[in-house]
Amino acid sequence: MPDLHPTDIPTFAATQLTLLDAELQAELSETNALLSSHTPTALARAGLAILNLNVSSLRTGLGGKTVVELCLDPAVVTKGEKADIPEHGIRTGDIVALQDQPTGSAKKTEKRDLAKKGVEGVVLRVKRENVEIVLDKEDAEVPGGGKLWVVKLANDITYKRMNQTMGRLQKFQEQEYTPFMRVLFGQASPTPLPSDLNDPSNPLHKLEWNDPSLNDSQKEAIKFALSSREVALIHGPPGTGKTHTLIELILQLLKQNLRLLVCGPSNISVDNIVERLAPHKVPMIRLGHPARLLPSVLNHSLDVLTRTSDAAALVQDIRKEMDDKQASIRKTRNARERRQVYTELKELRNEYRVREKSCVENLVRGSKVVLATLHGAGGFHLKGQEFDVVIVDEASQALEAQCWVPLLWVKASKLVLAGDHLQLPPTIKSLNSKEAKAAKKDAKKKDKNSNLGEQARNNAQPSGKPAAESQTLGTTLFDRLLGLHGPSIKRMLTTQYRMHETIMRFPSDELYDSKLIAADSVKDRLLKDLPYDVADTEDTREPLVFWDTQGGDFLEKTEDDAIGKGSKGMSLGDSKSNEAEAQLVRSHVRNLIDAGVHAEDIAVVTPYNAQLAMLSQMLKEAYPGIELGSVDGFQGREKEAVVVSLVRSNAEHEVGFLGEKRRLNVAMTRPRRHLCVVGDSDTVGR
Ligand SMILES: Nc1ncnc2c1ncn2[C@@H]1O[C@H](COP(=O)(O)OP(=O)(O)OP(=O)(O)O)[C@@H](O)[C@H]1O
Repeated sequence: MPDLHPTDIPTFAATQLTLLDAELQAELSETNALLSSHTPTALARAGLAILNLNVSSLRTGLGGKTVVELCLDPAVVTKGEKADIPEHGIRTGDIVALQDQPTGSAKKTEKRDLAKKGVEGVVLRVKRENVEIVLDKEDAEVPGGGKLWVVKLANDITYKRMNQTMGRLQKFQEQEYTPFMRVLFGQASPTPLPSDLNDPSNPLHKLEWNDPSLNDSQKEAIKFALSSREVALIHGPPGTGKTHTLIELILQLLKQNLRLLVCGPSNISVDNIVERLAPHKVPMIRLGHPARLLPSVLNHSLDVLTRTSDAAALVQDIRKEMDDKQASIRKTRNARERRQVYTELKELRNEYRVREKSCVENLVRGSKVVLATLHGAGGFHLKGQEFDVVIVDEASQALEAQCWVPLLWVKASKLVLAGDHLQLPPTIKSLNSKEAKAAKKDAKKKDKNSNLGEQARNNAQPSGKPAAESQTLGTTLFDRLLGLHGPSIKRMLTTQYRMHETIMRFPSDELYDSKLIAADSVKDRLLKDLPYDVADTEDTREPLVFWDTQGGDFLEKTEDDAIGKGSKGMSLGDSKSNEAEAQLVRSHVRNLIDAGVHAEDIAVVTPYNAQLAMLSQMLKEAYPGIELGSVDGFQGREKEAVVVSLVRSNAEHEVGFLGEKRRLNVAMTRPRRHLCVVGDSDTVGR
């Protein structure tokens, strides 16, 4: 057990508040710079806005909020053609402003102050022919008359909730600290485990497994999580069945009649668990905007249950009445009459809320398992409710402040985190802000004398130092707890079900203490053994290929990576590309395809956007099925064959953010049967 470095909780919370604020400022200034310096047409071209819209209907959604449906203005649709909205990058959950579209000269001259004009809301649903937006303010008047446009704003909702949470943590009085919180801040050690988990006298020894296929490291991790009193980490390297293990853990905890809150940083991480729990007929409820949930989990969603359960009828009646009123507003030209209808709507909305609340409360209280995103767990539905265990999947993808949302707003006494701190942490924007850049520069200078610079650059290394001192936004709760209490609070899953043994070797040796084992079902799978016709060639019988560009004319090039790349066009600053390397990638891909490997089974990943753009141009047309992506975007995914283009090649041995070994780890652990790395060993080797 390492020496504890107790963290002062108010100091910790205050530091988090400062860091979160810097992050929000970075996000706001990036977005505002874009919005104020581009015309609506340019923003639409970059995927950040949709032009020429009309309101097609208004209705009442969950929480009594107004939902506006928008479609293309008939005036801009060519006769006989479909009224599909042109390609755009606005997605469900985005924060947007809905405004009258500036006309003629106003377009250019008007200094747009977007936040103060029109109405704001959250995108509820995006379809080909329409977009739905839930308005923030219930009495907001929807702009009308002429054409409208929708523009994406900076998303500050998640920050607000993290801020509230850290603000609350800061104000906690010493006597309010629970034993559980004290452990999370290193003010106490976790309660020692009862006895050897595998000892026959331990009741867990006789555990009956629902899933007989669990491997030993998975069983060990479950027993460990069941017997830990305050906190348990389940460390799941790539392909080791982290979620598989959590499902069994949830079933075991339910057998003990415990109530569980299960969270993840993203909707998809939560839905994944709902889908896999569903066959076990677990009484569960999924909180969250229905539009953001997978169709397969909707039957467990609170929204659907408030419509279909018996208690829901009363809510339905009033919802109908509100919808009728909404519709009548649009027909009324007389301002006084409109005001009258708004007043009536307000009363109806209050009544609606009361009924909905009691219906929802009954449903939530009656569920043994509640599932929500970390953010969603901070909603009013769960405030003050008691849970025996909070489980967080993909915990190393979540900011620490995010993890505290469920932990502070519900009453919980035990936490299980599942994740892999050796893959990439959540993206941090303030890393690229002016202030952060200055700090990094400074750190680089000092770097010559010590290795502290490495830490500053990566912004997220678990360091084992007292938390507040080394605190950064990128330090996840998973990292910090490991630093505080050491490896005794975690169990690692060691059998991986994804990679050929040879592909696994390097990451296993470099990052996982050589502990990974390839399952028999995968350890010698090659491309030539794919269940369709693949020729036996020197590439398809080889699991690992390295194309070394050292010493050749393969130098990298720096490119401007600014606005203009559709939905992802927000990235500013430089990017790198390497044309000769891209040609090698193309030739390798061609060899695989010529041998019979399906394009759909191949992915090409690279850390640089400029390289991605170049590779798309070279490959997309010839092989439409091939998947191209950034390393960061490919985390959590897998493919039969993966080609990694490292890009960096220079005399100075600069590797930029390739130096982040977690990024390299993610890139190299995506393939099942074949990994090809193209890079300059002289630059990257160091
Ligand atoms: N004990 C097991 N026996 C056989 N297959 C398993 C076992 N555990 C996991 N798997 C398989 O391994 C794969 C990865 O498992 P799962 O999807 O649970 O992992 P994950 O945690 O979601 O992903 P990752 O491990 O990559 O983070 C799945 O195909 C799953 O069926």
